[in-house]
Amino acid sequence: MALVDQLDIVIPTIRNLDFLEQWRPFFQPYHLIIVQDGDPTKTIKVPPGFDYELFNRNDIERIVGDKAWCISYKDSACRCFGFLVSKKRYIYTIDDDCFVAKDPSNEDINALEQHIKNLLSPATPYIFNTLYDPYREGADFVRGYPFSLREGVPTAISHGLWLNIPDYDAPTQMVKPLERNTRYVDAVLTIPKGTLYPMCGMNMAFDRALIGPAMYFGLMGEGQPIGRYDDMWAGWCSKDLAWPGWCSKVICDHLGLGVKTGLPYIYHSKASNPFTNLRKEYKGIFWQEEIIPFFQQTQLSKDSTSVTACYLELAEKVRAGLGHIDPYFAKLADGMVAWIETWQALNPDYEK
Ligand SMILES: O=c1ccn([C@@H]2O[C@H](COP(=O)(O)OP(=O)(O)O[C@H]3O[C@@H](CO)[C@H](O)[C@H]3O)[C@@H](O)[C@H]2O)c(=O)[nH]1
Ligand SMILES: [Mn+2]
Repeated sequence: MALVDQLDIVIPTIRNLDFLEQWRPFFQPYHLIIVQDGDPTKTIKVPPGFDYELFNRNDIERIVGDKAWCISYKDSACRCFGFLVSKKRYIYTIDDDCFVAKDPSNEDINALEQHIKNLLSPATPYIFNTLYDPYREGADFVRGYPFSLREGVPTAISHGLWLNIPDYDAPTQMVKPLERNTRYVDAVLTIPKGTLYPMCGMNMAFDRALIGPAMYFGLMGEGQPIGRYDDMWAGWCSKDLAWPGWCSKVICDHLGLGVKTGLPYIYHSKASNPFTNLRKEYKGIFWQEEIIPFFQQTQLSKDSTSVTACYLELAEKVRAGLGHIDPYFAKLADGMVAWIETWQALNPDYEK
């Protein structure tokens, strides 16, 4: 169950990595891929005893070469570089201000163990099971659930949640500065086919073999008109390949893969500055009103049968369907293509 030789932990960072001390009992057996963002001459200290590789911007330029521009700088979107260079089947990605949460019996939550359970059990995107994940111990399919669908589909993404500081956008954070999430909901749900969701990269795991190339976190941060929509982009695209959240959901729906959300929780300790965040997010806040309907109506062709083919098709749809909003979207479409070319160059056996 522990998948020690099959899972890498990817951490984007601009801080120090003291948070790893708390995770030591759970993370020490795994290989860590640390993506150091910002100034490459800065020294990032990793607590002793961890097996890790650390990549800074110079390493990204060296490894990705003339397509390194497709990896964002000064935004947590840089984490997708770690997905590119991993050689493992599964990825868990976590932010450096996330700590071990407690369950209602005050026990430490082993987030990784729950993500692995979510990924290794099927998902049910076609019909909603009212007792939530039917594959969890103590649950099953309810009366009326078609027997023909009870085998489910492979789970590609496990999206975990956050106690303490929730993943709010800047305006919500500004009007509710004191809000803390203390509500522990003991549930794992499959997100239904055709439904997009705001994917957060703070505490999520995915099956790289099933959906890896769709986990591009877009062009964000320095030199770009927006930031902090990295994980949303990936999630939207994955629907049949949504923005990692948007892109990957679009692609999961198209390829018959599942996305689960709910357990496990981590404890998110720090809110980033809402005023700085507002400056980074503000175009995304009104663009998303057009982007989401675009992804909702996006249909990929039957000829796109692999994740890379879906993603390249989606890149052209982004160019044609979102280019009128801002020239940024043509550049983003170029970034999506450059990402896939880089993925293929660094992972020559993928999809073979
Ligand atoms: O320029 C940057 C900024 C941050 N990082 C690293 O990315 C993660 C998340 O950063 P942070 O904790 O500051 O931001 P939050 O607002 O709490 O996080 C949410 O925003 C998302 C979108 O950007 C992110 O995925 C969410 O979880 C930390 O590890 C920072 O060190 C960076 O690499 N470069
Ligand atoms: Mn944070």
